[in-house]
Amino acid sequence: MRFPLRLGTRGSPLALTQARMVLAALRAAHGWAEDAIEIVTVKTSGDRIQDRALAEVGGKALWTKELDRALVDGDIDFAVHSMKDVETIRPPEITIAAMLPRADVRDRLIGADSLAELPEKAVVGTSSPRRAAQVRRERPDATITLFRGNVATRLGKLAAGDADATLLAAAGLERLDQPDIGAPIPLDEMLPAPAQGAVGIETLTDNAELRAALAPVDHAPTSACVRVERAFLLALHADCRSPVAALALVEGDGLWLRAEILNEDGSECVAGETMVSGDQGAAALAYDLLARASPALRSLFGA
Ligand SMILES: NCc1[nH]cc(CCC(=O)O)c1CC(=O)O
Repeated sequence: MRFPLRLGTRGSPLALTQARMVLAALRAAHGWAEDAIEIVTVKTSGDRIQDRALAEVGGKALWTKELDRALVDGDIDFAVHSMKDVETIRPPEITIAAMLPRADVRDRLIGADSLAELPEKAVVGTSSPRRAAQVRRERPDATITLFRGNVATRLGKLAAGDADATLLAAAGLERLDQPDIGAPIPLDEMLPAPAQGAVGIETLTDNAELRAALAPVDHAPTSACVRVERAFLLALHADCRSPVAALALVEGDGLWLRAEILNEDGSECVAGETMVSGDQGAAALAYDLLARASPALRSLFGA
């Protein structure tokens, strides 16, 4: 192996924190010295575009394509991602080789103690079609305003009065040392995005040595759960415009997968849950939800 190993990441405070977590996990697993790994910050188009919804401007590839290129070009050895932001279909030359143990998967509501306690006709800032639909399912009187940018930017917009409330992943707030901001929303009220709370590490598929170096930091239950959540998304042909939630939990020898699809204003929601042992079970749940959806909701998924 050629040291120092280069760990590629986006430059946002959350991304850098996650990269440092991966660096620490790798060093601990291998007993490597402090200078065995260096963090390389890669600027992504997603970081530059702040004023439009992710869904409008090109989706999750905005956060992966520059890191993908750096991997393929040999400028970095590993890439660290929030798994939630990683496209469902990855290029064959890149492999998700490990995931750290998943954090709190819930969303947190900032600005009110619960969705029920939001003021009448509240304005809620989010750019997530899932969060928007789930908020409006509980609170049809609420209106949604577009909130983008990193965690600090969104909290700044809330403080400036651009909205009554906003939603952020508990995992991100925890990692940014702000675990007490807002209140967690129960899973029954707001099922998270597929892969929320998981940090993944990618490397080149054909580099067996680097893949093997990542194996000891892989948290198998997290990888198994995120894998079936991603299989569910794949079967739906969902992208970041699709209001979709999915969460798998280890249960005995299998995985318990809960998922839902919603229309944009949350007035229709089709939910289901089932034990799955792998990708086929996740796909079967996706087809079951689509079969029970109205034609209008099905058409959101091109079905
Ligand atoms: N889309 C941005 C993004 N990607 C991952 C996280 C949080 C960390 C995680 O889910 O692992 C966030 C911020 C948020 O949704 O609040």
